[in-house]
Amino acid sequence: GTATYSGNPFVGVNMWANSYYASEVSTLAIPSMTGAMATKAAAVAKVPSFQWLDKFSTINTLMAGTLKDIRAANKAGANPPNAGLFVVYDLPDRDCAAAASNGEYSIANGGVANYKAYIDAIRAKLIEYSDIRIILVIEPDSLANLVTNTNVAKCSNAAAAYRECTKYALQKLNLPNVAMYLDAGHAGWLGWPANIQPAATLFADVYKDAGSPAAVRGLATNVANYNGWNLTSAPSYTSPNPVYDEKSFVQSFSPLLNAAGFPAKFITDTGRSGKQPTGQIEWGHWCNAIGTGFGMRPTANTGLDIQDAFVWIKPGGECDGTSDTSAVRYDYHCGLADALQPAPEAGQWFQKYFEQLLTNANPAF
Ligand SMILES: O=[N+]([O-])c1ccc(O[C@@H]2O[C@H](CO)[C@@H](O[C@@H]3O[C@H](CO)[C@@H](O[C@@H]4O[C@H](CO)[C@@H](O)[C@H](O)[C@H]4O)[C@H](O)[C@H]3O)[C@H](O)[C@H]2O)cc1
Ligand SMILES: [Mg+2]
Repeated sequence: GTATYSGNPFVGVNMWANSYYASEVSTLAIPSMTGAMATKAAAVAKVPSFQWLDKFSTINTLMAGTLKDIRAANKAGANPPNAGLFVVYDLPDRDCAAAASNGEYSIANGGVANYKAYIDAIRAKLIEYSDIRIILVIEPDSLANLVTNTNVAKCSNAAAAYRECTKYALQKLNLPNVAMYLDAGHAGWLGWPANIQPAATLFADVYKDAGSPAAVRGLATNVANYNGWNLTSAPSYTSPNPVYDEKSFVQSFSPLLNAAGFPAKFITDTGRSGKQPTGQIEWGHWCNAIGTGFGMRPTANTGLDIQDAFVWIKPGGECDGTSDTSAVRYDYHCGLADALQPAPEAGQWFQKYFEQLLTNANPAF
């Protein structure tokens, strides 16, 4: 059927705009908006974005619902057929260098076994819907933290579990209708000269250790971050990194990965990269950054052979983390001067942020 593919998995399909994000916009955003902004908001809901499987329970609700919708649309004659977009995001001791996005599983409390059950449940859905092409981003902020943050106890303690769980995911989700992209941070994280070779080595090791699975297409960059794709000048906060945008990141990264035995292609999150430079004071300020906007719309027409697509992975308007200093998951980055406040918990709807992205959208809505 349409679901099997060779080469770029984004060619020959339409990326699906899921109903969960559309309902956030229609029920949480638009009721408090008027006029042109309300009209523009409705248009945002039609832009395809990835759906985050951030808890086991989302597999039988969000994922199942979206795949049912896609099957119906495809059976009704959608041409090109629609493809599903999901983020696998439930590692035990998740987000080990931060606090805002900590998840439901902990290594100390059987988290590795729980994670394998989570992956098994996703595998079952991918097989049940083998008629649908499905693109997966694997575990944002996981391997990237193993490159730069093994000095953080929670990350060094989680390293073996992250690798075991990632290997399990790459092997179990290796199916003919599936394409996987491992999360690889961004230009301001792994793109630094000190980080990019260790990163290439780690990603290639993980890829080969899993048996170089056919469905592992490459890496996803800039997930939940704000970097431009191909900037004409370096934002001040990127200095002195010569790799100051995502195009230079992937072009620097690619030969290192190829040399290490991982012929990776790339997708890049452009969901919050439309306004450059951003309002960030420091490049590492990742939480609810001010001065950002919706960016380039999702497409497989990237103009670069190693770049499969521009995509919206972090759904714009969903919060990066709470600014409530008394909250269990409070991370100080969400309280900085360049973090929009007050902010709700990670994943919750953040209306003022959604309006910021809409106001600063480039291309404009
Ligand atoms: O002057 N120099 O020559 C020089 C050289 C090297 C320097 O060191 C580099 O500095 C970089 C910052 O510039 C650091 O990058 C930051 O690392 C953080 C994790 O530690 C990331 O945070 C994650 O962000 C995710 C969303 O992206 C969140 O979802 C997640 O919760 C959150 O944890 C930031 O994005 C990322 O920008 C590098 O590690 C560090 O090695 C610095 C200077
Ligand atoms: Mg996060």
